[in-house]
Amino acid sequence: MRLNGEICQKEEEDKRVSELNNKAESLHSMIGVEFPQPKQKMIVGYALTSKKKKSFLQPKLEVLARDKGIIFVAIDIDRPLSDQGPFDVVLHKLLGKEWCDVIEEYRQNHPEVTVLDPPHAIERLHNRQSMLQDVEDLNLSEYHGKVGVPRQMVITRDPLSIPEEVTKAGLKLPLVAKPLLVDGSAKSHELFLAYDQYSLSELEPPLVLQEFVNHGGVLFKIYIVGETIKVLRRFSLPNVCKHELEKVVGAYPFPRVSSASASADDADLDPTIAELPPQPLLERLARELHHRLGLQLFNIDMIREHGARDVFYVIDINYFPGYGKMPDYEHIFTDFLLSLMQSKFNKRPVT
Ligand SMILES: Nc1ncnc2c1ncn2[C@@H]1O[C@H](COP(=O)(O)OP(=O)(O)OP(=O)(O)O)[C@@H](O)[C@H]1O
Ligand SMILES: O=P(O)(O)O[C@H]1[C@H](OP(=O)(O)O)[C@@H](OP(=O)(O)O)[C@@H](O)[C@@H](O)[C@@H]1OP(=O)(O)O
Ligand SMILES: [Mg+2]
Ligand SMILES: [Mg+2]
Repeated sequence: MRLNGEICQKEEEDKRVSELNNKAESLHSMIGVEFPQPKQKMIVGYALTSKKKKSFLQPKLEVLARDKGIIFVAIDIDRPLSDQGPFDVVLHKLLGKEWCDVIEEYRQNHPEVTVLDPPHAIERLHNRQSMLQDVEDLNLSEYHGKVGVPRQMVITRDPLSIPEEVTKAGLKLPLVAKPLLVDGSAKSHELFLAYDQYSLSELEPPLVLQEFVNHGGVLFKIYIVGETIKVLRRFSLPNVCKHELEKVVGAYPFPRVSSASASADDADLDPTIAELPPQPLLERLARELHHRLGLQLFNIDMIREHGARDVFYVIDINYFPGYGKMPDYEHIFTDFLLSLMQSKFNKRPVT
């Protein structure tokens, strides 16, 4: 209901805008005076979980967007997408093959609509091995730092073989065990810290086993919105010292400490740990991944190796992350949406 109401409203408003534009043009030609042009409306359809809608579509975003002529409209996933709209932009974060097919078909049939982002590009982030492959290929040594991926291996079956596989691969303990597939479920975020390789046999493949890198308990979340980047500090897991490693056995689940909205930006931290990564490095990393992944909306979790000023590791990349936790996200996001319209306008065929 709401959807239809808003679409009718858009058609009426567009008609009114066009009439006003015509009047302004004829007045202009009669008396030579320039009138400010009424703003065109931009319609952004969104298909998000209710959790995401709540955290992303905050009133401060909707209000600012409306002031800038941007209207958010909920997509009804039970109705054909082509019957809805017309949309200028579609934002989506839903799971499942069915939705992927719907959105892919819509993209093919509606090249005039900007779909954020293409499902095949998002898909790479749903697997903890493929998500980091582009980082492995980067060489950013010219940009004041080194960015790598912790050594890791994938275990797809037979948990009993893990101790031997780990030894064979020469992975150093402790290891972080992460579910291979990231499907948005709580289970896909259930991680374990394993102090010895034998305890890993109790875990359920498919898994990624990743070397734990001491980083002083601070993590950098690099949020990307198109060409814009913003980096925030978050609390993370503390270092594991040699003594602890010798003493402790077992694999222990740990909470989603770095996903909590509590920022480490105001905490009294050791500056050698908390210093933000160099801006040229962040910019280059974000730009490269933006292009290589073919995504506009994602964030990168990066840590600095403890005791090394310029050695960094990317440990996670997330699609359409919690932008609501980013200060000023409403300005960044609305400017981004307007820039999409602008570039579409610039690319239109000249008549
Ligand atoms: N290799 C590692 N070395 C050190 N700490 C790590 C490593 N991998 C993960 N961590 C810690 O565990 C946290 C969760 O790991 P990760 O970000 O991979 O999981 P996630 O479930 O994808 O998290 P998110 O909520 O960001 O999607 C990290 O934010 C960091 O605190
Ligand atoms: O919980 P928030 O909304 O803030 O956002 C989190 C988001 O959950 P949501 O998409 O369901 O909202 C997660 O997505 P899934 O991997 O589970 O799909 C993942 O992207 C986290 O990294 C985000 O936290 P952030 O990295 O920004 O701290
Ligand atoms: Mg993470
Ligand atoms: Mg993640």
